[in-house]
Amino acid sequence: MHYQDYCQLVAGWQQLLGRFTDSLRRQVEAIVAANTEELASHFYATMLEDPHASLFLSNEQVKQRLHPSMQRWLTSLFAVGNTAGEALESLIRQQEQIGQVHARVDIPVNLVLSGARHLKQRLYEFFAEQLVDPALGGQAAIYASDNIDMAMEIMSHAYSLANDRNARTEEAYRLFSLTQNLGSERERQRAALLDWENNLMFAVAAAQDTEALPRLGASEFGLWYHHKAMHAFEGVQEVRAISETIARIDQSLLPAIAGEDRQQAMARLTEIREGTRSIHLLLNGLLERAAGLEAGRDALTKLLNRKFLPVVLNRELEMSRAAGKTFALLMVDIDHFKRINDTHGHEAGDQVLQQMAALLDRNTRGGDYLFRLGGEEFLIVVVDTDAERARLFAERLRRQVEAEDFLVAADTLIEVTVSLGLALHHGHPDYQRLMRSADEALYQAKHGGRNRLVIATP
Ligand SMILES: Nc1nc2c(ncn2[C@@H]2O[C@H](COP(=O)(O)OP(=O)(O)OP(=O)(O)O)[C@@H](O)[C@H]2O)c(=O)[nH]1
Repeated sequence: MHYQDYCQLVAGWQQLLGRFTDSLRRQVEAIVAANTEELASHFYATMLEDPHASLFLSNEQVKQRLHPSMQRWLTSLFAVGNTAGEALESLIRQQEQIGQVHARVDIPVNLVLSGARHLKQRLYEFFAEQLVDPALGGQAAIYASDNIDMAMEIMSHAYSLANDRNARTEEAYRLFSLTQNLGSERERQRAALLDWENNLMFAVAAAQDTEALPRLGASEFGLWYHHKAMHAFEGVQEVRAISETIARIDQSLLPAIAGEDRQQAMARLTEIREGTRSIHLLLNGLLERAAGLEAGRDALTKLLNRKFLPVVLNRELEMSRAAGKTFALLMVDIDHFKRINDTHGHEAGDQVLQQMAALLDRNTRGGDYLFRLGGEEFLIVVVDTDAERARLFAERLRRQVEAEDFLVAADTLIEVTVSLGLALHHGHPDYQRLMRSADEALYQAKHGGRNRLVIATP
């Protein structure tokens, strides 16, 4: 969602650029191009003086990456060629992405704005020294300032949207779990659905006309669903399916009943019954997931689920910044899990997942975090470690799994192996980078033949 659509933003930016002559913009472009390196260095040096900002920047990886990306950002922002709609649209997307990264890394907005202010100051100095026509200095400064402000505006909006989204999801879940007892809610809503169905049957039997037939959306269940569940589970797949089924029942199936002969009406009623059955199943799944989410745990393995991953990783990043200790991410993925499901059945697969979770739990220390990322993939946050200790731990884990017999039926034991990807935190403040490294290492372990550990290169 964008606060203005791309067309409006592009038009706004074009209008801004249109206030300045091509000749002025070319001169600014040339000055920026000739000084990107120096601008990036100036930005970095000034920000490092701020103790708060240096928390995010005093890291070799950031330093190495920030310079080239800052230079690219400046170049594209002042490229005279970037005036056409398409080019500006991609410039807008670039600013949005930067805003999202800032939100993820949790850089305070005031630091970003302060960086922009320092950049502007340095640019004004360059204009004073290097403009072919020094009389254009004022115009050049306004242009550079407005242009950077436009980028900041888009960035800040993306930033606040990303932050809002996280807060809203958490808030919605909290609200939901505060007002509902999930176990009893399931029974209550199941009864409410049945109630509506009974009322409908009665109304049809009494040959009431279409208008008098009770609508599912307006029933006790419908009200609960629209006012609470939909809000709490916004964006979840089941919610879309339930909403579609309610709409189909109320808008197509019910109106069709009255006009039809008895046989056709029965067919519609059967469809409605199937609809309510599927709503019931979807709801069960949803509430089960909610029960897990509420506690931040995966229902099957009782390990942590993804919900708290950003919170945990950001906290570990902060602790490692403060204490100078490091941590590692270890991704663990069961090999050929589909084959286990296919050969022994889905329930056996579930049992393997549970046994694997227990094995991982036994082999990790109290401070480590264990997540089930989904399917047959697990993540261990190995705290307070170093490259060698993390490698030894991961290798030992691989061997433990290899040595363990997994029970898939009363009399059936099978062998299971895992592939592992290990990435050691090297101080970069964006946890997604570390996740990607571990994921790539895991991918290599799979493609290198499975049942092996690959360590990501820093
Ligand atoms: N029993 C069970 N199976 C699941 C669960 N979640 C995902 N799966 C299944 O896990 C299987 C994963 O298969 P793939 O992603 O192809 O991976 P794989 O067979 O382990 O192969 P590699 O990872 O390449 O070694 C799929 O068949 C999923 O249906 C679950 O909770 N329980």
